[in-house]
Amino acid sequence: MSDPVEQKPGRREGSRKRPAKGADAQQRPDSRPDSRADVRPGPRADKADMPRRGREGLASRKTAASILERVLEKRVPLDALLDEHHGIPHFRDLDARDRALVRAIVGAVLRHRGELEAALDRCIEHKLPANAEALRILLMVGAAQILFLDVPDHAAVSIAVTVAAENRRTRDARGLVNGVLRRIARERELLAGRTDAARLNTPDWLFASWTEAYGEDTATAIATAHAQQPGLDLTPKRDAEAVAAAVEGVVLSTGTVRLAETRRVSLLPGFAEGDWWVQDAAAALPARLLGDVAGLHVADLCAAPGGKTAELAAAGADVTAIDLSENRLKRLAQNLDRLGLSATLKAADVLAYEPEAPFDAILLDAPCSATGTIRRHPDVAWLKTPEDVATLSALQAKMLDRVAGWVKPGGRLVFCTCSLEPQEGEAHIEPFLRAHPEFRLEPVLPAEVGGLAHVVTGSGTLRTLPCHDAGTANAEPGMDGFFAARFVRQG
Ligand SMILES: C[S@@+](CC[C@H](N)C(=O)[O-])C[C@H]1O[C@@H](n2cnc3c(N)ncnc32)[C@H](O)[C@@H]1O
Repeated sequence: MSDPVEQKPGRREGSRKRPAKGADAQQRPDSRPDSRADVRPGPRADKADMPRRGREGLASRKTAASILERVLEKRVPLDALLDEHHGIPHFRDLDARDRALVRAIVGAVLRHRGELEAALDRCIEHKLPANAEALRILLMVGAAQILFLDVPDHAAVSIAVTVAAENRRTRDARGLVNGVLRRIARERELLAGRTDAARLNTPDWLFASWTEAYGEDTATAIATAHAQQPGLDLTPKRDAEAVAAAVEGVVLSTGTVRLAETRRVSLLPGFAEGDWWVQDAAAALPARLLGDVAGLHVADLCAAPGGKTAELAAAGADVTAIDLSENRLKRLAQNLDRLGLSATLKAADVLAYEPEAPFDAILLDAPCSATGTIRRHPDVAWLKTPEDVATLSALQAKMLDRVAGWVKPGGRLVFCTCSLEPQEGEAHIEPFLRAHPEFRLEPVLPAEVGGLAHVVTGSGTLRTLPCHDAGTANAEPGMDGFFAARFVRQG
């Protein structure tokens, strides 16, 4: 699950690189190949994206390759590696501009992995040996810069060759790196802009799952949305219009403030004052489904890092926030502190916890595969497996079953996950209602979610998709994939 409270700065790497060198040179008179600068400012680049010259350009590419090896081979989540304070030392030691470049390269490789693999398959004449993963990742790092980032081809190629030369696993393949990347640059027209790009960039099992659940056109639209790095969504504590004016964002119909570009969160106006927190527009919806919570004792289960706890507390609820992870609860406490909000925090396992008294309302944001957050976390597509979905689905069912008895008669229970997989959403409803006839499903009304009728299903559950319109014509579309169902305990 993404951290809805703090978002790292980064670069929007989803836009495709210029279609042709000639056209690009015309648009940007300053884009002459320059051996000193290895990233040229593109339409979405800013100064923070331009790394230092020389060996520092080398360090960012080496770090990007090493991070990608850890993600793709050792299955380490990207957030753990890219943290400015706790990430891998090579990353932390870079300056802000180089870190931005690393993020851009890693993001481009993960979002366009299928296209890059296809480009390599086309341009590598002989099959690489099975143990050539380091070489393949190095080639993807180079190819991503050529095809998807505003890096001059000559810089992408020459730095890749130098990186290859400095690694004993790739040293002997310097010539191949040079030849393959040059060919990719020459054949960019054939390699970029493929009509099957979205399909190629999505693991088969995920595409099959979305096709079965939503149909092939919607599955393609979801996969297409994943190619773009989303902007920044803020949940305002009080006055959305004032926050939007201060940060130069747009207020969505749901009340979220959207900025077109990801920015350094702690430098935005209102951060220190606690006027808002970072939370995707879709993630802000489930807590709303509890209705008017002012004065109610609400349990926020699986609460950290606290995006929904903050919403409930800001709405006047007396919140008990429970999470298994003490570390994540510490972050929740820091976040509430900045926001000037409070809640009772308990580090506990929902499957073992015994509340002293039932709650007026419960929000259960259960642990899930997080496939609804691939836009913001492109590594999720490559880290999660169908087995994870099955295991998490079983855990979610257990949690739902356990917490049912904690709701007072007449009270609401909202269950949600940030997964696109029906096993982690829709599939829970029938078994839960069968096992707990004291509950009924209370349909969500479009008016409760900013008038977004398209995110309310026929049975009255909430289902947002990455390709969904966020409800305001003058803001970028899209939102994370979320599922939520609202139950009421009768009598
Ligand atoms: C989807 S995230 C929660 C996001 C949070 N609700 C928010 O809006 O910021 C899931 C959380 O479940 C917690 N968790 C996982 N298993 C748990 C368990 N058995 N009991 C309590 N919390 C658990 C994890 O530590 C994680 O913080």
